[in-house]
Amino acid sequence: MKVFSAEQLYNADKVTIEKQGITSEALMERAGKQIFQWLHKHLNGAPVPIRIFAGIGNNGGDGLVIGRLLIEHGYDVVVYVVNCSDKRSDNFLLNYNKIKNVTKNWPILMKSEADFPKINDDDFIVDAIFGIGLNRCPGGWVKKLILHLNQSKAFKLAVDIPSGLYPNLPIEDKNAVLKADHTITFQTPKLAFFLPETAAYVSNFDVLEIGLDIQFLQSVEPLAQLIAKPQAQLFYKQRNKFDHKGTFGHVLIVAGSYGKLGAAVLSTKAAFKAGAGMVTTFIPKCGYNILQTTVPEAMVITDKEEEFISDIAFDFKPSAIAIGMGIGKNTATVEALKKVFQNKDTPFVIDADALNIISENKTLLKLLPKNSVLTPHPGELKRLIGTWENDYHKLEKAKKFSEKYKVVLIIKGAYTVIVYGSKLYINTTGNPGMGTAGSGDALSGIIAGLLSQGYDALLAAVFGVYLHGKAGDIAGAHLGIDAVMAGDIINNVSEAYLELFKIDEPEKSITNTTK
Ligand SMILES: NC(=O)C1=CN([C@@H]2O[C@H](COP(=O)(O)OP(=O)(O)OC[C@H]3O[C@@H](n4cnc5c(N)ncnc54)[C@H](O)[C@@H]3O)[C@@H](O)[C@H]2O)[C@@H](O)CC1
Ligand SMILES: Nc1ncnc2c1ncn2[C@@H]1O[C@H](COP(=O)(O)OP(=O)(O)O)[C@@H](O)[C@H]1O
Ligand SMILES: [K+]
Repeated sequence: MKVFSAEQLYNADKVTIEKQGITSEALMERAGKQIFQWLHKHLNGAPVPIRIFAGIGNNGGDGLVIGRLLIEHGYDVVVYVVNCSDKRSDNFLLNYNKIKNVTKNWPILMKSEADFPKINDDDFIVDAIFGIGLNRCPGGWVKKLILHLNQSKAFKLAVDIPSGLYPNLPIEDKNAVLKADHTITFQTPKLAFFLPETAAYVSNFDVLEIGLDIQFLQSVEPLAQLIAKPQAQLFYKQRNKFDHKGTFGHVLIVAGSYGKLGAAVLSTKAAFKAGAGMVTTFIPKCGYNILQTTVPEAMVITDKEEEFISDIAFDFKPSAIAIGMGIGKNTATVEALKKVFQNKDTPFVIDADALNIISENKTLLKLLPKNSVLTPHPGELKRLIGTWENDYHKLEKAKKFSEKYKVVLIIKGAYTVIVYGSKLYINTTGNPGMGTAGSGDALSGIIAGLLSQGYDALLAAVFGVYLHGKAGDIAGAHLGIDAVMAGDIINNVSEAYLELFKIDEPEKSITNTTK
């Protein structure tokens, strides 16, 4: 699934109307009907008081369609028109007239704070005030209305997007955005749904296909590509009968320092679980017994130093190198890093302290082998690319960084974003149980394991992040997300692979949940 901008969706709207020979009113009816069906399926005729807040544009028009259909099916509905302007859209007006045919209780026109209704905790709110046409920050009594709704405990369902949230621009005033309990969005999710500063307003979301022209949508460059099971299935490289460990490559993991050998153990295991043929782990001397005991499958090379890495010497040609997990920032380690980057044609995963060393010694940036995969969490990213004003600014800076140094940048988080030049890929697997020590080390190992098998840098990054998140989801489902440890994520990489080709239960709902 792809993520489009508001402008692209408006264009898709136009093309669809032309190509399908339908009116924009019919498209709105289609959209409103889908939401009605969703609601009807979930409410199942329950006598819950439904309050629909409809703006004066097409999002409000959707609200009116939903209201009409609910009334026709016997639901207890009150529709409020948030009358913030006289410039009502044509389709709003058409549906405003239509709803009057199905009820004597005409929509209540709201013009000021004095018109705010009391909201009870067991009310069901449908937010259709503003959609993707928001063109300025809500102010005055409309902002107060959003606050009023936010203060209530009633369940809030947003139509297309929570009112006050821009689909692909930063929030201007946090108090002027509706905090939805659920969002039902049309055709494709919006970029704001995935970014840390805005995702909380959306909560969970479902995507309803409203039949916008697929050919048109395929012809435009999306803002981002979502990565879920259908994409991951295409990434997978089948093994051949006569393949052998040499085919799957030999990973070099450079990790660990005194007190942080666990990082080396975890990333080594993860590289194997992802499918590396062989793994050699380079560690300071103090870790020798630890590594040989905990991961007997791995070969081990030790540094001449006891407690940190000072000179990364090895006598084979690795098919991938993952470096940085728990290595610390000793000055000797900085020199070792400079030297190892001379292996220009080896694919690299660069993580943790290796990233911090680069941030503190920016001259190392020029030494970065092309197509390296960098895996910063937000703190490491800030040190690497500098601070940002908002999430969109962060993405622009990340794109520039990726373009300038020709690297794949993985911005880890609830929705991990993979940045490759101007392209963004958003992962949809993973859960808060993965916020646990060593989870990042597991990811680096997995990506190195994929690189060593010949996946290119972008594919290894995107597929690795997907598998890591999926393994975390499977671990969370078995153990409860609170109890997940990094080792559990690694142990479930096998299940994540198996799940790739399991046939899902037939889709019972009309919804298309991406997460
Ligand atoms: N292709 C699509 O995506 C479809 C979109 N539809 C609906 O249409 C919506 C977009 O409709 P519109 O373009 O009419 O826009 P909206 O309904 O989102 O709202 C825009 C209206 O509110 C005004 N406005 C914007 N910001 C304001 C503010 N801060 N304070 C006061 N007034 C403000 C605008 O001037 C305009 O009149 C979508 O979100 C969706 O709900 C559906 O009906 C069908 C198909
Ligand atoms: N709430 C969350 N939802 C999904 N994934 C998460 C969440 N929190 C953390 N993760 C994932 O867990 C990993 C944490 O990595 P990192 O912060 O480097 O951990 P560590 O340094 O302890 O190994 C990342 O891949 C991140 O995307
Ligand atoms: K809305």
